[in-house]
Formats: sequence, C-alpha cells, structure tokens
Amino acid sequence: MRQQFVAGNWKMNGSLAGNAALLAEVMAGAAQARCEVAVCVPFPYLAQAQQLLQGSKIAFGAQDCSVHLSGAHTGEVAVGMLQEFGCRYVIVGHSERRADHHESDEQVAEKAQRVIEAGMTPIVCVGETLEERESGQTDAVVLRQLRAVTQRLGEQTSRIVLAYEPVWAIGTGRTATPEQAQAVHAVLRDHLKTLGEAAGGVQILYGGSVKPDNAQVLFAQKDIDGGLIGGASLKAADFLAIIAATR
Ligand SMILES: O=C[C@H](O)COP(=O)(O)O
Repeated sequence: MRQQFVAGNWKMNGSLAGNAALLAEVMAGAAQARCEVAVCVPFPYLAQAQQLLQGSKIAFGAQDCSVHLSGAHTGEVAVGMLQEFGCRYVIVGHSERRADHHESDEQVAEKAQRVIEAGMTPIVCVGETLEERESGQTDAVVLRQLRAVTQRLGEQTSRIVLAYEPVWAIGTGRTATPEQAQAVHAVLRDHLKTLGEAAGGVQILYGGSVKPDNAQVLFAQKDIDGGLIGGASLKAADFLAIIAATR
C-alpha cells in the first residue's frame, strides 16, 4: 500500500513573519498526520524552513532547480545548493514554469535527473491544457511528458514522485472530477508499471484546485496518492483539512 503524500506548493507567496505563523500552525496540526507532508517554498525562505521545521514531521523542498551544476548562469539555483539547505523535494516541470520559461520535456527530465543525483526527490509535474483536453489529447500529452523523464531515468524512475496537474484546473477553482483524475492517474500508473515493480509503486499526486471540500473524494481514488496543493496550502486550516482527508 502506497503511503499518501500532501505537498504544499507556495509558489511566489510568503513573508518571513507570515511563513513563521503558517508553519507553526501546520506543524502543530499535522504532528499526528498519517500521510507524508511537505512544503515547497520560494528559494529565499529555504533557510527559514530548514530552521523552523527541524525535528518536525514536515519535510520541505524547492520549486525548481537549474539543469547546470554551477558556473556562469545568473539567477539559477543548483541542486547542490538545495541539498545543502536540507531540501528533500524539488518540484520540476510545473506547468507555470513550462509556460512562463518555455521549459521543454527534455529540460524537465534533465532537472529530475540532477535532483536525484543530488540525493533529493523530484516531484515531476505533468498535465494537459484545456485545448489539449478538449481535442482528446490528454493521454498523449501526459505520456509524452512522462516518457521524457522515464527514458532519461530508466530504473531510477522509482525515485520520483509524479504529480498530475491539469493546467485548466490550476488556480481556477475548476477541479478535475475524481473520475477524470483517476482515469489519467491510471494511464500514468500503467506506463510506470512497464518499468518494473518499483516504478509502478511511485506516488502519483493530483494537483489543481484541491480544497478541503473535494480532497477526500479525490484521495479515495485508487491511483491518487495525495495532492500537490497550491492556494489552499497558504491557509493552515485548509492545508490541515486536506492532510486530514488522506486515507
Ligand atoms: O502546484 C500546485 C498546483 O499548481 C495547484 O495549484 P492550486 O491548488 O492553487 O490550483
């Protein structure tokens, strides 16, 4: 049985004072959580997360990394730096980065590899746009995005966490129905299983307008192993309610 996992993606939100209050509430409320819990914070807050979350059940991570290991790449952050701050997770291939920074499937795969080589776990995001869904391309798109990663990682694929995030459901309040999400998760799971038992057991999170009132039914689906939570991870009460909705 795969353990469920709820990861918050703070995106470009936070402040030193606000983070401290939020993390204190989350730590207190999630101390007995049955699922794994993590928060992925903006780079400048990694040191704060490292300090405040020390000894707690809450892991933390970053939201991106460079494909480069060091050198003349202004503005980039290397996996070695993230590892030094104690990150356990690094989100790669979030649709906002694919769209805003034109990240290709190959670059996302390379980032996932860098993260694993540095001893951390990549949370690899895949997902289709509304146009792609409406033209019947959902499975082809998510499989193309996933295959780029599995082809590069081979048997190391078992070391990723996968997140299915339909672009049309992110921050829109329009969630995929549990049936829609489960159907895509099953497609992703089937591909992972072709790579062996370990890869078949990878956690697959759902992301896209997960809220306290829809989390339980989503997390009850056979191939949904938790969530990657954006907006609702910024409110302690909502994030804790989502954590409590895991099975
Ligand atoms: O990484 C998180 C996703 O983009 C979901 O964001 P959201 O929960 O605000 O829709």
